[in-house]
Amino acid sequence: MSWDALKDHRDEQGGLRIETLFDDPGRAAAFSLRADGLLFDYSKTCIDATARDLLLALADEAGVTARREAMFTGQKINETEGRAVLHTALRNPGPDPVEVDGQDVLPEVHATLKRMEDFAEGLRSGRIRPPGGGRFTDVVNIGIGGSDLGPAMATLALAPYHDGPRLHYVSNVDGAHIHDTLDGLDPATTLVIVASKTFTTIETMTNAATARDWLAGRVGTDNVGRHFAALSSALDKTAAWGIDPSRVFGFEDWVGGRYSIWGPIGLGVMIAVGVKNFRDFLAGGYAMDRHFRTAEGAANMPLMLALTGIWHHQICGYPTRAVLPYEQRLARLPAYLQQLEMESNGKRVAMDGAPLEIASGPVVWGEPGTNGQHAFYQLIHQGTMVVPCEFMVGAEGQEPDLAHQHRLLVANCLAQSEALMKGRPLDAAREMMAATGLAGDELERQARHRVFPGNRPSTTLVYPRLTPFVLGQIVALYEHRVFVEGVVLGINSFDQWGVELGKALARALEPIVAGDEGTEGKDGSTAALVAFIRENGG
Ligand SMILES: O=P(O)(O)OC[C@H]1O[C@H](O)[C@H](O)[C@@H](O)[C@@H]1O
Repeated sequence: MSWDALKDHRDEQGGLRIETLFDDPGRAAAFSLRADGLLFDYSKTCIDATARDLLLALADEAGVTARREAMFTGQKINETEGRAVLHTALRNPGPDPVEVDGQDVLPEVHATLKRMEDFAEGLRSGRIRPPGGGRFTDVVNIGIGGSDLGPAMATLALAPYHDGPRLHYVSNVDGAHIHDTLDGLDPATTLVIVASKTFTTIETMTNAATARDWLAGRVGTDNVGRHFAALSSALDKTAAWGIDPSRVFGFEDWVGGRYSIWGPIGLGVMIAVGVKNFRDFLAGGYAMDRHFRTAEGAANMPLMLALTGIWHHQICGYPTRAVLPYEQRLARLPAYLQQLEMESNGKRVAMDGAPLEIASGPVVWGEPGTNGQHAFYQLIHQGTMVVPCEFMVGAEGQEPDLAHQHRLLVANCLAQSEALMKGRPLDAAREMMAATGLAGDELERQARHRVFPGNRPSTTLVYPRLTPFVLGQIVALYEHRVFVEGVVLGINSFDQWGVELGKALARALEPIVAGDEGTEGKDGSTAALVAFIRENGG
């Protein structure tokens, strides 16, 4: 019912200009909220008091509160795979138990965390040495999707906290990726982490085999094992691959790949930044969990971030949203959020299998500011498509001696949301052109190119400084946002059947590309592409 009411309300808003909402001097305070040092401002959107009430009613109707408790308490809300969804347990310090099938999962989570810490500290201190002596100077994490994007994103984000071995991430099955990564590394001082929840992902297992050959050729087959560790929930497979169980860090099937950074999959981050900083990251996630679980209605940040997204995509019909961190070290955050949001909420049927009656999740994309400003912002300001923008920026930078650059960064971030909202009307563009001496038709023509329609919505998330704690808050904020959106849409955010078909076809195509099998039964396009590739070197 609220869907219809929301759409009706949007229609009634007609040409409402966001700017006019600020006639109310209380607008900014009333349409923003804080949580543990974060500020989320959604006042530069068309969400007014009625829209917000209706959005909150929609969340109520969808049963977000009950579903949230079901998630936190280990019920099997991943209904197509019969699994609990408990990545929150990975950052839960206890002591209250979290049960799956009547068993408290926290003791095992904490024991694994302790083993990770011993291993990470051993590497960092030099206690765990390469078999040939010296220290491990470089760590290569081989994984893809959830076993890559999270730790790669966080390792970059926390660069100022690095004081451990250098971290490298290899994901693509394109041999160029592992080639270029290993090039220049010394096998004698390199540790390889094979990160794969299933330990069957073809890209990861192929790259892991390449790394094993690379190591064996230099350090000898007998020593290779001491250059490997594994992160997986398939302990039988890590053993079969020959990784010593003492170097395997396991997790349960209730941790989804794209939600797995908080546990063993985060080992690379822990090795880079140390145990205390990794614990701070977990604490940030846990702080957001407590906030999400207890804050009511419009005071709940993940809920309001989700409802803002629903307003823009499902109600206003804007097809994409841009995530624009004004923080160079969050350069991988948009890619991380693409998996988190699009793999979770890119679904065409509801939980019961019936086709969705409303649009599923939007396309998510982005780049750090200010780089994006000099590239795709043109379209955001003057294209025919409205792109809601999610800005984020730290009040403080990490380089005290470059504070003037940080001020410029902040000014740019704020200028963009202001420009998107206010735009430049035709009159102002005409004045500008008249001041250059133009007149008549040419003035008019030139002025029209300089009009910014404005009224383009954006939100801004401000955090104090990008510490490990704050990064944990931000990641958990987005996880819960995706969760709320999924509940409101009535879908399962925790499976990903959509990636299976391409994988199966790739397996079948590999011998065809190799020339071991013919293209009979393939469509004409695929057969012609194979033929061209084979003629040209395949
Ligand atoms: O960790 P793995 O089992 O190797 O999976 C790696 C990734 O591949 C899959 O195809 C899924 O789409 C992702 O959700 C997953 O994170």
